[in-house]
Amino acid sequence: MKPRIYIARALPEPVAAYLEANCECRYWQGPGSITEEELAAEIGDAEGVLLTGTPVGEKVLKAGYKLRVVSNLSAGYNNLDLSALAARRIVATHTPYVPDDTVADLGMTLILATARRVAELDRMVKEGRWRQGMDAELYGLDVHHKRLGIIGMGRIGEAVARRAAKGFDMDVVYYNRRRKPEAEERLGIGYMPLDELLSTSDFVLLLTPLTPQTRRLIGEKQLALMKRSAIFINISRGETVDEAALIRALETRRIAGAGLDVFEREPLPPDHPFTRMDHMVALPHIGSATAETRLNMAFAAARNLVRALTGLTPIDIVPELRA
Ligand SMILES: NC(=O)C1=CN([C@@H]2O[C@H](COP(=O)(O)OP(=O)(O)OC[C@H]3O[C@@H](n4cnc5c(N)ncnc54)[C@H](OP(=O)(O)O)[C@@H]3O)[C@@H](O)[C@H]2O)C=CC1
Ligand SMILES: O=CC(=O)O
Repeated sequence: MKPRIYIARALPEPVAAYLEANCECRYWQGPGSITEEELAAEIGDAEGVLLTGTPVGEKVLKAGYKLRVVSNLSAGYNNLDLSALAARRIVATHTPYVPDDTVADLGMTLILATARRVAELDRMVKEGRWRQGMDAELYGLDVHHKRLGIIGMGRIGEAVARRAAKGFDMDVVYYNRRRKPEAEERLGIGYMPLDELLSTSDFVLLLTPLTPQTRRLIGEKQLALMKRSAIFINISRGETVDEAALIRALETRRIAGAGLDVFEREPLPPDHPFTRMDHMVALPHIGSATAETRLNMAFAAARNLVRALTGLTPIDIVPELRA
């Protein structure tokens, strides 16, 4: 008998076909992303679930009384209550490695877009406000040869560092809890304590996972350490930053700009202060959102689910739940 699974998000057709061939599938039919409450109501006797970002904790696990595997279709897995999963010996997987280059490309996109004011000047041209000549007040900032400080030098951090150091001649420094001497050598990057990184970098890029230790890692104090000319980029999770403090830092020009792919509340409400700021670029959490990478991530998540349900070791068990 095929294992019963619940597919809580849209999937590309070949991935759905692969799952249909291996499992008995039920699908989320509602509009938009499934909420925790909706998942708890839907999960029934499913042994496996494939989802992206929906919280999985006591509520869902109590309802999903037959659940054995949770396959999270994303690299980050802060939506999973790891203790609750561990207590029930439920396997949880994610999709690391696959999106690294794509997310790193987006990191560079935000660095370049904020420094060269791409979104703001695009609006100016299209709204017919382009006048002869170019006022100095519209000049951007150079990216090449500037210092990029990366907080969280993991898989994606290394992919950004490679692009920045080797493609843009940037001086790349990083902060992690553990130093990575091999990566320092290979990529030509340097380690720095967090405060020194913040106070000397021209661009600060946040790329840690969201954990209890990284929640609001960047707040008032950290923003106050940054150069007034510095630009802050966040492609990790919205909650790694104290968003109210970031808004104040941008409103008072304590820092020069920001490029954000992630927010405390997603989608960003239409009246949010960020929507009124020309010196920040906002993207709708699209770090890995290319057709190729999303297809590959979906296949990775589906394979993890099928492997775990058929007694094979899934490739990408989240590190905290590995035996
Ligand atoms: N915007 C988007 O669409 C996407 C966002 N992401 C986000 O990017 C995050 C990182 O992904 P990935 O590079 O694959 O993850 P990795 O686990 O490879 O890297 C995370 C890095 O963060 C460091 N880190 C963890 N905790 C801390 C801490 N308390 N202080 C300082 N550094 C810390 C780790 O080093 P150490 O343990 O030594 O501290 C590690 O080097 C994901 O968790 C996800 O949230 C991922 C994909 C797409
Ligand atoms: O935010 C996306 C992810 O893969 O993590």
